Amino acid sequence: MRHAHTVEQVRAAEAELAGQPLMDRAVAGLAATCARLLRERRGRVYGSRVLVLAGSGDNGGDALFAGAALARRGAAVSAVLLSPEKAHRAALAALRATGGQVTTDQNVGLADFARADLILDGIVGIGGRSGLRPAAAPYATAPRTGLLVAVDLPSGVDADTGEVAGAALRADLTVTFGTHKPGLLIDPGAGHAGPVQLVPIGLRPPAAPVQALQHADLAALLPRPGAESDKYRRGVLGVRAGSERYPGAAQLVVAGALHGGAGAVRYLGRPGAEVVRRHPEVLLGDGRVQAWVVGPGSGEATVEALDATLAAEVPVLVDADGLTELARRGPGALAGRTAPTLLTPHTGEAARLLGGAATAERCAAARLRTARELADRYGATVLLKGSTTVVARPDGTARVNPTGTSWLATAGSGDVLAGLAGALLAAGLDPFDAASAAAYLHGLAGRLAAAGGNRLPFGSVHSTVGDRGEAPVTARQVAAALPAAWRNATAPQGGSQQDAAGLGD
Ligand SMILES: NC(=O)C1=CN([C@@H]2O[C@H](COP(=O)(O)OP(=O)(O)OC[C@H]3O[C@@H](n4cnc5c(N)ncnc54)[C@H](O)[C@@H]3O)[C@@H](O)[C@H]2O)[C@@H](O)CC1
Ligand SMILES: Nc1ncnc2c1ncn2[C@@H]1O[C@H](COP(=O)(O)OP(=O)(O)O)[C@@H](O)[C@H]1O
Ligand SMILES: [K+]
Repeated sequence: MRHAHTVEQVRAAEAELAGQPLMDRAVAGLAATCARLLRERRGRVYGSRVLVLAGSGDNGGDALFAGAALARRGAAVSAVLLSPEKAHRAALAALRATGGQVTTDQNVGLADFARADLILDGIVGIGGRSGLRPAAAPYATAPRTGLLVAVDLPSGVDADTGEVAGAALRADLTVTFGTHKPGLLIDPGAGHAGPVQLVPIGLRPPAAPVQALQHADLAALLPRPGAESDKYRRGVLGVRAGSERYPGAAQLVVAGALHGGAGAVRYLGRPGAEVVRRHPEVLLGDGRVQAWVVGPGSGEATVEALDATLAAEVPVLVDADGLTELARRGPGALAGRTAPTLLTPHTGEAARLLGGAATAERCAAARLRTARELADRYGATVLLKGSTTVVARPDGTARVNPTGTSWLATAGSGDVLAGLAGALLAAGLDPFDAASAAAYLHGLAGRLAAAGGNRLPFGSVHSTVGDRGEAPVTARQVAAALPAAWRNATAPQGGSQQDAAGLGD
């Protein structure tokens, strides 16, 4: 499990320990990574051009000390100070002692920025407040040819949420200290961070409010049939999805559920005959179920379907049309529920559920806040879909999904996710585990389907379109890739597969 802690928690954990040794460890890890990058890029550290962007706090101090370490290895290091009167004194002295050049002229800084082999972003770290200040903003868009390494986190990204107010630096790699920060794992911040390397510095923070599953966590969560299992014990999922207008949604939910390990799927909806023609495993008509999925493509049947499922004393996943109807009814509609509810909105549906001034864009810009607010208001677990899928519980604890790919932004892939998460609910996983495991498996399936026979592309936690060797996928292909994703995550060699997927630490 990756653990991400808030600034407040990091500060409290830091206060228990002596300051300078922490900084020394952080700097040593940072300088070692920079040296490795320079060797990979230029063959050697000696003679490489390094630029340090130094703000006024310890984040600038880390960057300046690391610059000094690289200068001692022969790099030509210069630093530009963004708050000259407040720069970290000891670190500045250390850099000067190595012969490093220091400037306060932003024009010189921008010229160095353009030609440096490596840039260290030490403008602000966890002390950053409300976006970049004007002096720093040009570095967010200035042209460069070298690599940019963010120190602790990219300046301009909110450490606790991943929100970006205005401009933020965009890193090729982030070296973070002591623990992950939520903002490194959640878009838009995650997109600015690139791959994240964690340097342990001995912090002992409390339980993390934000986590990200890794392969081993998924393998531990996924249900496996035991010797005594039968289809009922494995879990029967009831599906009220699809309509005459949207028969495809029913097929895709069912496909997700069958590949998601449901013991059986019971379908209640108009296009039953068509569903059985494509999926002969499906049972039709009323009967016992251990969980429900309601809403995908349910069209004109939505009101009745929602009434029937919300009254059930088993977990219910509400998606798509079901969410639009729920938004109309408001949080009170879930007040009488005796079993858990899982809501799976995309940002447009989230905005509808929140009402007021909420828009899809605002929800996308503030994913963690949106998921938490919805979970709190509706008293339900919420899986907010999109570029970073966030799962939040009413108590505010959250999991963010590291496996997604934007190839999943294709019609019907959310239906597959609903079926998959529903199957895991029916198997007895609590909604938080079911939702986060489903998002992980679904994202992995999307990546495997996009990669075809190719190895998963090595790269950032968030695979981006444009990775070599990928092709567009359809929702059906995502469903068909679920067994491969399941095997990939649970195979004994899962660790190396995980590395191949760029999902390691
Ligand atoms: N907390 C810890 O456990 C450790 C922290 N370390 C480093 O220390 C950093 C935190 O240092 P600080 O607390 O000094 O804080 P920062 O260096 O992150 O930023 C605080 C300074 O930046 C200024 N500032 C705030 N918002 C700004 C903005 N939007 N634009 C420009 N300037 C802004 C503030 O006026 C203040 O002077 C971490 O990110 C990390 O790099 C490491 O050395 C290792 C240990
Ligand atoms: N930019 C993106 N990056 C990663 N995943 C995405 C992106 N956009 C959408 N997705 C994923 O694709 C799926 C789309 O679901 P949804 O919006 O419900 O579509 P549909 O209703 O057509 O099935 C979700 O799992 C979502 O997280
Ligand atoms: K930084």
